[in-house]
Amino acid sequence: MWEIMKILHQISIFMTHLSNYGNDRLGLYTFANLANFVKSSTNLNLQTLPPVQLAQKYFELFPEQTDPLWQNPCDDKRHRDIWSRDKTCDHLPKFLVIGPQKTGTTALYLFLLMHPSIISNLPSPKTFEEVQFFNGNNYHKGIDWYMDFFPTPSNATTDLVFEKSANYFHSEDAPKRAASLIPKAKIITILIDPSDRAYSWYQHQRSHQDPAALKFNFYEVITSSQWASSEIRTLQKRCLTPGWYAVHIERWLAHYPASQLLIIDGQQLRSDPATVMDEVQKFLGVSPHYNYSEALTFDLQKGFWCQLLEGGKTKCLGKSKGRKYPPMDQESREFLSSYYRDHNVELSKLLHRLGQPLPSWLRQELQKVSLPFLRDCKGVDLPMDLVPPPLSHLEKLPKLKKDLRATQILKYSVLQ
Ligand SMILES: Nc1ncnc2c1ncn2[C@@H]1O[C@H](COP(=O)(O)OS(=O)(=O)O)[C@@H](OP(=O)(O)O)[C@H]1O
Repeated sequence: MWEIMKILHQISIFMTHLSNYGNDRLGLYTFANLANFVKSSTNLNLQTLPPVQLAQKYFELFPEQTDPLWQNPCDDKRHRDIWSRDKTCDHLPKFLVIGPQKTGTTALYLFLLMHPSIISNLPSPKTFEEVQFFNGNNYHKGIDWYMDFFPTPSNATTDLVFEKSANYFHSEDAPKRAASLIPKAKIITILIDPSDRAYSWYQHQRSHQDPAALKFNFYEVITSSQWASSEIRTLQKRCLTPGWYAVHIERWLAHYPASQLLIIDGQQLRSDPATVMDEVQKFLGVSPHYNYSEALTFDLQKGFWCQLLEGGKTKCLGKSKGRKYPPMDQESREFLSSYYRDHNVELSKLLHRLGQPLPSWLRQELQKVSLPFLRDCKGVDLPMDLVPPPLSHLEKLPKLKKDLRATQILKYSVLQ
């Protein structure tokens, strides 16, 4: 029951909950008594509307509140105590694999599932193994919707529930939303050369019959101008922007401490997954220690590391992971090296600040920085929002809070 009361041209809105998590009726009781008091002791005219109209009125007055930010109901002991008995705090993930897409996130997902104490979400009918809660409209379905994806762990203290949604990485909203709901969660990201990631995404879209990917070659897509059709520009954006690694990681670091973030070298995950999985286990603090050297085997036919099953059989990822396609053409490779140059420099500084080693692909890219023959991406008439900001400008940015700086970088590239 919601009521609107006008006092001296101001609108006061009293909201009561028909029931809350604990079926606590104190709100209703207080509200009914307050309304009785106002009716009997003043000349004020109390008005009400049916709930949906009242909600519309409310959001007209407070449009900023149409975008909620869910907090963890388990954080406050008073709330936990009144929570109904069929709700549990164990249905929230302890860690997230955030992507970006095409870096090996499904391989990591499969390997994690092999661990006896690691449990993933239940599959989504629409997005399969990914829940995709924090990045898009699913977020508005609320935390009960999200928590229903997680099974109750058999041992809540030692088992680790997780989810991987590879498009959280470059989402503007996901870091803020995730940190509000699961601030103690650990975050895992995987990085490969952003040029290879872009090409893999293009090939992914081709095999999903994206008309732009079928009609235009990779170079045409990544170098399209602002006058290109919207379908080609959408594809171009999905190829290019997730690879602005430093910008996206800074956004996560504005909401999570660096100690909760693990950055995996995707090339190493592909070539030496057992070593990476040891690092992941250490980071997660999971027990028992699982021996991935014995549990994984290189499958010659697939050309990738796979799970070793009993009897020597292997369980590999399906055809959509590790696709066969021709290597990237030299022209595109050079364009992308130039395009990502400043972002890669920023990434190397970021990794240095975090005390993390540089992956080999990044070292190679940094060596190219001064090469005169690199095709200069700035000569290409890219759409405004895809022009990478020059490094000199990043240096001049005021020392803002980390998240603001990241936003500033994005804004700059939009304005340029
Ligand atoms: N073990 C193993 N098996 C299969 N594939 C592997 C493996 N390790 C890494 N990779 C690389 O993972 C790439 C797909 O990445 P994602 O799983 O993140 O893609 S997706 O965003 O979920 O669609 C996929 O990209 P493509 O080669 O372009 O298909 C692989 O190169």
